[in-house]
Amino acid sequence: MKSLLPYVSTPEDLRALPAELLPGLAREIRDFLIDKVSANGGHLGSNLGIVELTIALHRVFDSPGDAIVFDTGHQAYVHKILTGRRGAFDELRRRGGLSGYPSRQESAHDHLDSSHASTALAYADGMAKARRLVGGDPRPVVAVVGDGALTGGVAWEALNNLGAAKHHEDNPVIVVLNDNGRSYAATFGACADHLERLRAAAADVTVFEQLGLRYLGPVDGHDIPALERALRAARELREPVVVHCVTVKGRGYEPAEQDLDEHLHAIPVTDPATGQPLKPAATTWTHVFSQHLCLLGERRPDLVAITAAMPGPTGLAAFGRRFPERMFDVGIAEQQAMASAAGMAMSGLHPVVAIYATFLNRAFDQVLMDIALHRLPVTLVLDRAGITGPDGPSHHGMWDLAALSVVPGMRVAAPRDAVRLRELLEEAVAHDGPTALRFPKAPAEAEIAATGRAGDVDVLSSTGQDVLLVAVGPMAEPCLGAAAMLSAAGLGVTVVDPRWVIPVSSDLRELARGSGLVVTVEDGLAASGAGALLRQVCPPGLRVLNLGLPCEFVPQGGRSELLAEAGLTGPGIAHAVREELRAWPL
Ligand SMILES: Cc1ncc(C[n+]2csc(CCOP(=O)(O)OP(=O)(O)O)c2C)c(N)n1
Ligand SMILES: CC(=O)[C@@H](O)[C@H](O)COP(=O)(O)O
Ligand SMILES: [Mg+2]
Repeated sequence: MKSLLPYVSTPEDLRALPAELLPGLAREIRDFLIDKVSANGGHLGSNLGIVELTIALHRVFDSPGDAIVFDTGHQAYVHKILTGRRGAFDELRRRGGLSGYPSRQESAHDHLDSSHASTALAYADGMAKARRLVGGDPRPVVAVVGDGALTGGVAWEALNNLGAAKHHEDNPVIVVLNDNGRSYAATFGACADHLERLRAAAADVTVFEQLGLRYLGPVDGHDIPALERALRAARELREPVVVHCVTVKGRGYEPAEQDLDEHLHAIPVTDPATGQPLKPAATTWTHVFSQHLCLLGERRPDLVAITAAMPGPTGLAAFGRRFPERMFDVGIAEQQAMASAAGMAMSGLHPVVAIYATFLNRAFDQVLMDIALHRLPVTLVLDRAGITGPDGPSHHGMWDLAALSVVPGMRVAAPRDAVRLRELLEEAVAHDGPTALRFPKAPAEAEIAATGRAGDVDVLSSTGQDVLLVAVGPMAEPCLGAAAMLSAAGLGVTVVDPRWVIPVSSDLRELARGSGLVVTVEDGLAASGAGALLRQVCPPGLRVLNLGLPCEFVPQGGRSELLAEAGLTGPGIAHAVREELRAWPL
């Protein structure tokens, strides 16, 4: 049988295909996905589950004029294949290569770049309102949202707007609900329970209809003719409608269908024949955290854990297996996670909320006004902090230090190695107030022992007081490398690790006072992170150089290559110090 995929590079090519060839095309797309995502790493389970639905979407709607907006965007690989980017998948998620999410820079068919879940319905609401205001025949706006993303608060804020009677007339928003019953794990919450009942038997009135939207479904999300019929009916309605499509995450690839934990949601470079990673998993910071939290859980019955639909990736799954009654999945709902943690802390518990650092952005107000305002004992564990890598600009966890630096009473720790992670986690959960720990997506560093202590600051090396290198967390290793280079050039350099980086300790201030040049190095914003705080509290006249990430959206790439581009390596730090001293000698 001749291959079809080479002849389908645009939605027009797809629409020209006879319907009887579509199942064969779907098979080829699945084979392509397994091949390319196994070779590069990326999101496999979600994309295998949305093959037929994406084919039907591009046959019924005329993208890009009819806007198809993907929520979260991790499930848009099929959309990219059908919109002319099949040839770019060999560079998937690499520096300068194909984004793992929709990208407006890549294609007019892509409408939003952010990978933060639950916002697509709001975008669709806004786009439809604008199209009506601009006048003419507003083209349909289709929001493709997963059952997991539908547990996010902003999705319900959007439904509240879409269903409002005021916006009913001629409102071409079509919500395509891709319901596979899973986020990473099975999707949690009342909405998920409602969808499960709808999947089992169409209810008389759905929650969507009670909110004023129309409802079509449930539709078999792998039956292309049935999907096309439902999507055409939705398009003709010209009023807000939910098309409830039932799919299987990982469909058509046994290792994904058999992975009952996560259906191979996100995979590293993998053997396509087995679905197993090609390289054995290294001991990561997440592993160290996960194990130590279980140990602490034995000692502290007041410790509880909260996840926003990511028990596996954040390391809380082990705690949940050990203490099932003390682990709470709240759905993709970081704001709920923080405010609920506040309620728990007010009631005698010490919650540990584990999320990716980038998703803290969404819950900043709850951290500030619900946890910190009440000075509550809640510990935030911010995984994937700093440069994450292939997930690109909306996934780098690079705003947390800047954000938390303005939260009164918040204490933030940045462990440099696994030993410090265990120590600092213990100190955090022992603290009667808000704390946070942050660590990167990386193998846990080999132990970096201190050579001495200055109060609560670890001294890692010292050849003199000309330059004080203040290393934030895993920047300790490159700072030690820079110190060796600078010392070899005759400079006296001391490297310290403050362990608790916010607020700035008096011991660190004392160390700074005695130095010719203070250099802070962080895997966070140079201008407004921990280093900026130190600059603020140091006596005027003291020279402070803050090294870190630029206040820019850092592209995708390998963590090491992006850190090198930011100068956050031994040679890079040494070069920056030499340049500073060349311009302004001590
Ligand atoms: C605000 C936010 N929190 C967490 C995540 C991490 N995340 C990415 S995909 C995903 C699960 C999405 O489930 P669903 O929407 O059902 O899509 P599926 O993968 O099942 O197709 C999560 C939790 C995110 N992208 N954004
Ligand atoms: C889409 C999303 O937000 C997650 O799936 C994320 O991509 C996972 O990142 P890790 O692969 O670092 O766990
Ligand atoms: Mg899902």
